[in-house]
This record gives sequence, C-alpha cells and structure tokens, in this order.
Amino acid sequence: MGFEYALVHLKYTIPLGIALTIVYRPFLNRIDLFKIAFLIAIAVISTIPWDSYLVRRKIWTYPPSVIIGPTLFSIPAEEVFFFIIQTYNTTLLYLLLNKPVFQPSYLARKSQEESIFYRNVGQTVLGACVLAGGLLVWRGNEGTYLGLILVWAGPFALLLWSLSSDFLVNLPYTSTIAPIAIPTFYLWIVDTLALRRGTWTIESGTKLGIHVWDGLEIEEAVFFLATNTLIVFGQAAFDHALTILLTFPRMFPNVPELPSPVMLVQALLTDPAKYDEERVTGIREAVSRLQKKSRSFHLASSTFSGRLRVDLILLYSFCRVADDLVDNAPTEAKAREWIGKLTHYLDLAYVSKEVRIIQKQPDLHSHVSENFPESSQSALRLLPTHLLPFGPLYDLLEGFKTDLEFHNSKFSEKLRTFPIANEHDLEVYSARVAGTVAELCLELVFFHTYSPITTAQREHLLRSGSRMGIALQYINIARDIATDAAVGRVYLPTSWLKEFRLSPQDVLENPESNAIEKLRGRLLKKAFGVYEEARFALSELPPDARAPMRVAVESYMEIGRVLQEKGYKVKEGKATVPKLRRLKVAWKALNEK
Ligand SMILES: CC(C)=CCC/C(C)=C/CC/C(C)=C/CC/C(C)=C/[C@@H]1[C@@H](COP(=O)(O)OP(=O)(O)O)[C@]1(C)CC/C=C(\C)CC/C=C(\C)CCC=C(C)C
Repeated sequence: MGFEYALVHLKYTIPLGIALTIVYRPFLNRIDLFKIAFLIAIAVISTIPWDSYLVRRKIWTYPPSVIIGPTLFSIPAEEVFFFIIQTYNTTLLYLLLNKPVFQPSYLARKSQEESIFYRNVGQTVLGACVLAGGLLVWRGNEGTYLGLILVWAGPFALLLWSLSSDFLVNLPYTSTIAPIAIPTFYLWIVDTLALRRGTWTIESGTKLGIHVWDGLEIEEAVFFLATNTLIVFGQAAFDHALTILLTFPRMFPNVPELPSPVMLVQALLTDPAKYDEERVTGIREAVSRLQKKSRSFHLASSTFSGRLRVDLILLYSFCRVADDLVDNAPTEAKAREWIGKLTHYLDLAYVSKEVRIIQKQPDLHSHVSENFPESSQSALRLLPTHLLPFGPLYDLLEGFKTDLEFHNSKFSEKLRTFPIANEHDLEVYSARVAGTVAELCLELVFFHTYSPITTAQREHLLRSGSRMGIALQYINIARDIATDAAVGRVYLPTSWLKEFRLSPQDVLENPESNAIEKLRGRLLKKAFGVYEEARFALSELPPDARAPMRVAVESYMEIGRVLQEKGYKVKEGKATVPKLRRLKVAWKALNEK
C-alpha cells in the first residue's frame, strides 16, 4: 500500500479542479451540472471495461507500493478517480472557454458540399484510425497498446463527429482545439513525471517504444489526446443538441430545463435542411450588432443562458435598429416616416390574423420587406412579439418622437425648441426610452424562468425595473452630453441650465464648460439615487436571471462611476470603462448574493 498515485491527484488534478470550479462557479447552472454528470457517467462506464482489460493483460501496471489498495474490476480506485477528475477538469475548461460564445450563431450551415466534405474527411481519418487500431491489436506485440487505444476511442469519436461535424467545424478554435490542447499538454507533463517516478508503468512487449519526449511514451500521448478529444466532442455534441432545441422554438416548442437524452438525440438527428436558416442568419446579425454597438450589454449577454439569452439579444437588436433608423435619418421628416413605419409594424405584429385579413392589411413579412432596409429586416422579423406586451414598445416609439422635437434647422436658432424643459420631462423621456426596455427585458425573464413567480412579485419587479431603466438612461445622457450636442440635442433640463444662466443653445456651442461639468455631476447623482432605490429588487428576480441582470445593470452603472472620477474626460469612440475593469465588475456582480 502506498500513496504515490493519490499524491498525483493531490498535487496535479484536484487543485486544478478546485481552481476551475472557483472560476466557473458563478456561471454554473443546472444544465451545466447535468452536462458534467452526464459526461462523467459516460466516461466512467465506457472506460472501465477497456481499462480493466488493459490492467488484467498487464499492458500497464501499478506497483502495489504506489496505490492505496481498493480496486474496481481490477482498476485501482485512484485510476477510476482519474476518469472522473479528467472529465470534470476538461469539461469545466470547455464550459469556461465557451461562455462568451453564442452557440446559436454557429448553427448556420456551410454549403451542402462543404459540409459533406468536412464530415467525410473526419470520418475517413477516424475510420482509418479504427482500422489501424484493429490491425495493430490483431498483429499483437508492440503495437497492442496503441491499437487498443485506437479501437476503443475511435468509434466514439466517429459517432460524435458524424452527429456534430457541422457544429464542431463552425465553432471557433477557442471552443474546440483549445480545450483539447491545453489539458492534453498538461496531462502529458503529469504523465511524464508519473512514469519517471514509476507511479505507473507501461510494460514493454506491448508498446512501440517511441517517445514524444524523454519520458513520454507515444501511447500515453495518444491516450490523453484521444480522451480529451472525446470529452470535448461529447460536450460539443451535447451543446449542439441543446442549441438546436433552443434556437428553433417552432420545431421544439417546449424544452424542459433538463432535456431528456431522447430529446437531445432527436435534436441531433433533425435534418439540417429543416433548420430555419432565416432565423439563424438573423440571430447572427443580432449578435454582431450587439457586439459592435454595446460593450456593456455584450458582456452581460454572455452571462445569460438558454432561450432568455437568445430573446434578449433579439430584443436588443430590434431596439438598436429602431433607434438607429430614427437617429440616423437625414431629415426630421424622414425620421417621422420611420416612426410611422415602425408604428405600423407594431400594429401588424399585434393585430389578430383575422382582423388583418378582414382589413386587407399586408402581412408582417411583406410590410417589413417593402418598407425597411435589408440590413434591419431580420431584427424586425425576429422580435419575439408573442412574448412581449405591446404597451412598452409603443411607448418606446413615443420616446423617439421626443428626440425629433430637437429641431435641427440652422435658420431658426432663436426659435429652436428644446423638449426637456424640466426634471419631470427628463424622467418621462427616460421612462419611455429605457424604463420600457427594462420592462420588456423583465417580461422575457418572467416567460423563460423555471421558477414560479406571483403577479404581485411581477408588478413590483416591473416598477423597480422601470426605475432602473431610468437610472441607466441618466447615465447614458450624462456620458453623451457632447455627442448629443453635436447633433443638436440637449437632454439636460432647461430649468437646470437656467440656474447657471445658460440656455440649451449655450450647451450646443460649448458642451464642455465648467457649468456643464457640474450639471453632469448632478445628473449622475440623480442616476445613482434612482439606482439605489431600485437595486434591491435585483435580488428578488428569479434565481436563473438574477446574477446576469445584475451584470447588465452594474456594467452600465460603472460608466457612471468612471464619469464621477475626478478629471475624467469623455473621449468619443473610446470605451468609458476599460475592459479589465468591466470584467471585474461583471465578476463581482456574478458573485453577489
Ligand atoms: C443582456 C442584454 C443583451 C440586454 C439587452 C438590453 C436591451 C434590450 C437594451 C436595448 C438598448 C437600446 C438600443 C434601446 C433603445 C433606446 C436606448 C438608446 C436606450 C438606452 C440604452 C443604451 O443602449 P446603447 O446600445 O446605446 O448602449 P451603449 O451606451 O452604447 O453601451 C439605454 C441606456 C437603456 C438600457 C436600459 C436597459 C437595458 C434596462 C435595464 C434594466 C433592467 C434590465 C431591469 C433590472 C431589473 C430590476 C428589477 C431592477
């Protein structure tokens, strides 16, 4: 009896597992636990017969002085634990690296030929490995161990590749190659140390005697590469199935929080020709819009999961497109035309099919195709209107109308009107453009959560959420004083300006004066006041959305904290909050109770 093998775990695998758990813990949800447990179960069940055979045939051996003693089918307990901890560590690394990746965008199919090409190449390579493995085992002697690795791992890899090659090829390397390569290299080093010390021994006669480097047998190198590949392929196939289930609500209307293996297999076997390609492309466009336009919400979106994440991104995309259409219109008349078209879009989206037919109205699809630029069509088509109340959407458009009240005419400076006359106007405007957005986000949370929620709780959350939206909008206005002034807009209340003997016109001419800095400070103070009043409601949100919502709110409020720092100057086009600080804020928000 000895503790040498156990010490390998204590030194190299368990600390790594603990470190990965600490880093991933704030993101860990029930579906992740399900995935980890599912994979560990498969890894243990599939490895035991094979490993047991290897030990009994004495292809590898353990001196009795290095193991504690208990065995399972002749496999030392430490070795069984190895299957578990390796699967756990590689899986957590995979999950961590995949957290920023929005998997529905990787469902898009390559062309049929390309897709078949990749699948065939993979199948040929893996098929050849299995055949070569079989041949080596059949010949016996030196090639036996390598052959046994190939005939055991090859068929599993072949099956997973055949089911998910499209997805595996589409995913970025950081999601596939990195979680295979990093643990493989690490385990090569651990293995080298263990073999040198004699913790385990590969017996001669059944190995090739080729070394990757001094102390690392080729068979061991292939073994760790193969097992990590299987773990990552297994995870990716699981995610592939889950992504299909979550991306296509029409095909899979009801997906339980923990889908059954049968449902997962059913998803994997769905013919890709049946995928709603328009939806996948639209989702891709929405993600790229979010990535380009909002650093804070892009970071926050990666902390959400499942269909809620998809729908929030689609909601963002709609809000951004609508706002941009109005904001970027060359004339006020054109902007009003966009608001008219958007209003008609909502009318059509919410009118019943029967009324639309009786009134001979066009369907939503044709209205969008005929009236909106190509680049914005998917955002309009994919807005999940069936999950959203119409009130806040119409109110949002009302808010956009306020923006049009800032006349841009160069000829009538004296006659120019500024719609934000006092604090009340500012609050109403912010409630319309941001309070509404918060309500819409919350409606999605209520729809997607698996936790029960009462009507009273909903109403309380909606009220607080709307206040929080207002706080965020104040931050937005405080940050953008100069940018807004450049396009003729002043959201600082005229009544506040008067206290400094200023008019909105003065802000347009000099948006960076000391007086404006003071008013910026005042607005930020107001924003934090509203935030303080609403933030307690965050801990009353359903558990699955609580931490991610906090990330969304805190990432945005951090802009306000940066602006409050002495001497900070807003620079156009530059992130207000540096990336590392943003990550720290998100991390803190995720860990808050
Ligand atoms: C995680 C995720 C993908 C969230 C999506 C949030 C979303 C749908 C945002 C829509 C943003 C948008 C384009 C709205 C149009 C009107 C507008 C311009 C509003 C301002 C947003 C700023 O967005 P922008 O893209 O300009 O961002 P940058 O400054 O460029 O980074 C607003 C400031 C409003 C944003 C308001 C919210 C997202 C509501 C937040 C409140 C909650 C989520 C509720 C919290 C719940 C409780 C109970 C307190």
